Amino acid sequence: MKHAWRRWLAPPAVEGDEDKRRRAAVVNTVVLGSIAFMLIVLLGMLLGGKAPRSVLWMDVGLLAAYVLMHRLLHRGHVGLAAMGLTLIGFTGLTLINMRLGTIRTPTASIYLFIVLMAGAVFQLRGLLTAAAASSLAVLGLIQAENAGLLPRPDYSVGLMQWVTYTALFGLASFLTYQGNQVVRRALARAEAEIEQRKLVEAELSRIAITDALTGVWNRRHFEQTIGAERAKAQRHHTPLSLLLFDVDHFKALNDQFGHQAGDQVLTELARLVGRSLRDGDVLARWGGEEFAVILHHCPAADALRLAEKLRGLVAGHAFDRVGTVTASFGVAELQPDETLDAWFRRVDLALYAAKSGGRNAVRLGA
Ligand SMILES: Nc1nc2c(ncn2[C@@H]2O[C@H](COP(=O)(O)OP(=O)(O)OP(=O)(O)O)[C@@H](O)[C@H]2O)c(=O)[nH]1
Repeated sequence: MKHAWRRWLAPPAVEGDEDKRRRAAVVNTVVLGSIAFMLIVLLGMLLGGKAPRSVLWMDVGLLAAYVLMHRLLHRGHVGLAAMGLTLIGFTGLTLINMRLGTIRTPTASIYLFIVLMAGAVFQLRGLLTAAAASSLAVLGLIQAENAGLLPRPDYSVGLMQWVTYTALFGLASFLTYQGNQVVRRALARAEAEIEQRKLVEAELSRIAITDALTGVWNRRHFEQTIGAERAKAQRHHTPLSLLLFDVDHFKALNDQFGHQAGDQVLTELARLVGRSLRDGDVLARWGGEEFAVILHHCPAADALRLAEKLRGLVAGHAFDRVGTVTASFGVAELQPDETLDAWFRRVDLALYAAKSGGRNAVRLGA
């Protein structure tokens, strides 16, 4: 029973079409509001309203028409129900006003609710049409009253006026609240979507500059970074060193243990070295089994010491499946006014010297 009521009150389920779903929710609010409104007005009349009996029957007719619109809506005819609601509201209200004989009663102000309702369902065109139609209806009623075409009006006031005004205020507030909620929900959805996209973009950017195998920076990121680091160091006269290292006899290791074991060595090596660096240092995979490190605020003597420490660390580590692995290191501190190419060449030559000197060694670029 509780379930049936909840289904009756809830907007109809609309698959897929987001705009139709939103319109169905608004029309549902309006149809429920109109039914509630008619019930309140009828209750007010029964409690001692002064409206003519024919107005009471018109109200009952309107209530039945709104219930019919509710059925139409819940059968999926959203547009038809919306149009029906507006026309019934407008025609019914005009007939009631004609029967009351004047527009000088709170009933005339219900046109305002029709305008709000049409605006919520049909947007700007609905607002303009309903406003123009209501204005013309009021003008017509004034002319008709002045020409004596309407029945003699009854100007006495009572509880009925209070009920009508209160119902009107309540419904107008609810419609405004619902409109705000729709906008707020749409904004929240848009914000969540933007956040999600930002996360995806950040992740894509991270992937684009990360080496997929080892998780350290890739060559692209390294090349983007080193130019700026060099410029900064030369401007502020701070020492900056570059370190290149390369696994010894990696081809033989691959041949003996397989490519996968080789991959694992590279991953383990990157982790081992990464743990020994300072926060600002940039460790990147230069290519194949060769890695590069930018060492901030690091003169040649410190870079040499660090390279020696790393060499010992690698040589002393038992790599999974393959055991001992060694690496050779080349180091050079950036000279004042030195170009990137010249600096790199010195580090490369130092690494070459370490290799040709027997490997598992560190050499400083001259
Ligand atoms: N497993 C694995 N092997 C790679 C990867 N990239 C490059 N290699 C291999 O690394 C080997 C490098 O061989 P070389 O340049 O001859 O160097 P090396 O055998 O280490 O000899 P030295 O550097 O002179 O000590 C090649 O066989 C490449 O196929 C990788 O991502 N994974």
